[in-house]
Amino acid sequence: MSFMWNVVYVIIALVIVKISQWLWQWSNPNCQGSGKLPPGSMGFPIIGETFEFFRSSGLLEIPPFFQKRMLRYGPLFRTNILGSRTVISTDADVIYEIFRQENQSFVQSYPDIFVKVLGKDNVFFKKGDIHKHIKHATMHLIGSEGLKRKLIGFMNRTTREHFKLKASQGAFNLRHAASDMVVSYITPQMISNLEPETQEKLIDHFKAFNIEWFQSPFALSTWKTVYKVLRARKEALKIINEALNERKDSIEKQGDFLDTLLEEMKKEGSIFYPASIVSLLLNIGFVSRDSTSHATALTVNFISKHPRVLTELKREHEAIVQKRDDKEAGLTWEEYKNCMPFTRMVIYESLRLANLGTIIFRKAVKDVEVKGYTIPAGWIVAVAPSVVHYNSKIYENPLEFNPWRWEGKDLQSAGSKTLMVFGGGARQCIGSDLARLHLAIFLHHFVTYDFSVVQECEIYRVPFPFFTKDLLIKISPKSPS
Ligand code: HEM
Repeated sequence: MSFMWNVVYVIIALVIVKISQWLWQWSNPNCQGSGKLPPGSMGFPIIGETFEFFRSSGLLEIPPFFQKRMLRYGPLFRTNILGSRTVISTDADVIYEIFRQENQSFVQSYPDIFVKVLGKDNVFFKKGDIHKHIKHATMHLIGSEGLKRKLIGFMNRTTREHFKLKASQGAFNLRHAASDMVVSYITPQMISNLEPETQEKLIDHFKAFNIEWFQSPFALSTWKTVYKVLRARKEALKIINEALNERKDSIEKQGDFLDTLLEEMKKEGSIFYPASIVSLLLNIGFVSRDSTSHATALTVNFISKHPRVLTELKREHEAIVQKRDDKEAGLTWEEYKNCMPFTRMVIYESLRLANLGTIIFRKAVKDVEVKGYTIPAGWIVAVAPSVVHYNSKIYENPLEFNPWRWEGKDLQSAGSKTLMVFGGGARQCIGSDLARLHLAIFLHHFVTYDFSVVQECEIYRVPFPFFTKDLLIKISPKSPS
């Protein structure tokens, strides 16, 4: 009997040793070779520090998850989030270098939930030449040439009509209004010959997509949102697939983006195939609406609290209209490029403070030396340009909305080492031109109205911005001054 007990004790002791060993290895992952890992903590076994990563914070603050660790470990630290060993960087130079080394030392690598929601055929998840090619083709539609040649007139008319309608309707949700505008001009540009009811349905599915699914995996509400988004995705895929199948063998040309992509697909050695075309159209619809409507609501939110900014915007846009021979004509590309320096400053400042691309994920494909530390191959690298945008060493009074800080700076590009709202390097946002033009056209029409805020918005970060109360406003034709 005592022998049996001895065996049991030995087994228990072995299990305890094994678990302790595993726990020790969890907390102290080793860095193969002679390298040194960045400082940090790996958190609890299995869940790591995921809980804390998703803890909510105010819109205009560096999330405490980052703040606490930056204080303790500096701008480069290790952690474990979403089941992955991760190094986080909040340092502008390091982030910029990581973007620059796309496809060399780092490749894009988002948590599984992104792949599930966006689909594996998404341009987001393609690499190397295929990625380059898809990006190039997309520029036909939303690169500056496509915008100038085709989209600007349509965007302008759609925005003007939406505003006219809103002026007769009382209070409205600004984010939803901006979202309606975006889907109304982008959807027919992608597929122009849908039956009106089918187009309405597709637009509704695009509208159901929302980055709010990227929240704590431990909350039931996250999974409810994921389910809603996946259902919308499935329905939207069905509609786009049907449109593609109808169009594939047709000789009639519609001149839309679907035509452009089908022509690309027919070229010898093309990297396009039906599923990748459908996925691209779906994702342009999904992503353009969500990101741009958030940016618009936040921009108006900032402006509504800064009357001096509003006055200056009004002055700039009135001057543009005054100079036109035809006062009813829409905004031209030349006006957009040359006549709205202040609007551009407002857009840059709003994007900086809105900080929509809170965190961006990559994976090290080999051991990489960074500032005296080693990021081991296979580890996730999460960069937080959002922290750079609120850095007081780079921006004086960083939490203040001050468009004048951009005076005299080059504001034509999509970013720089200190402003990475659209990411950077080979994976810089495909829609940055579209998003900025959208904001400019929106403001051009918006400031021709008087407006009042009916409900201020309430937003927090988890870590992406999340609206708990939407901005409700009322607009009316401007009273004569
Ligand atoms: C204010 C609005 C927007 C913001 C702040 C924004 C932000 C970003 C950021 C930070 C990235 C880089 C992600 C990474 O490096 O992993 C990105 C990539 C991307 N964005 Fe945007 N975006 C906006 C608007 C748009 C629009 C209008 C579209 C329309 C199609 C779009 C489509 C994409 C796509 C497809 C990528 C992936 C590019 C690639 O992997 O090469 N975005 N965006």
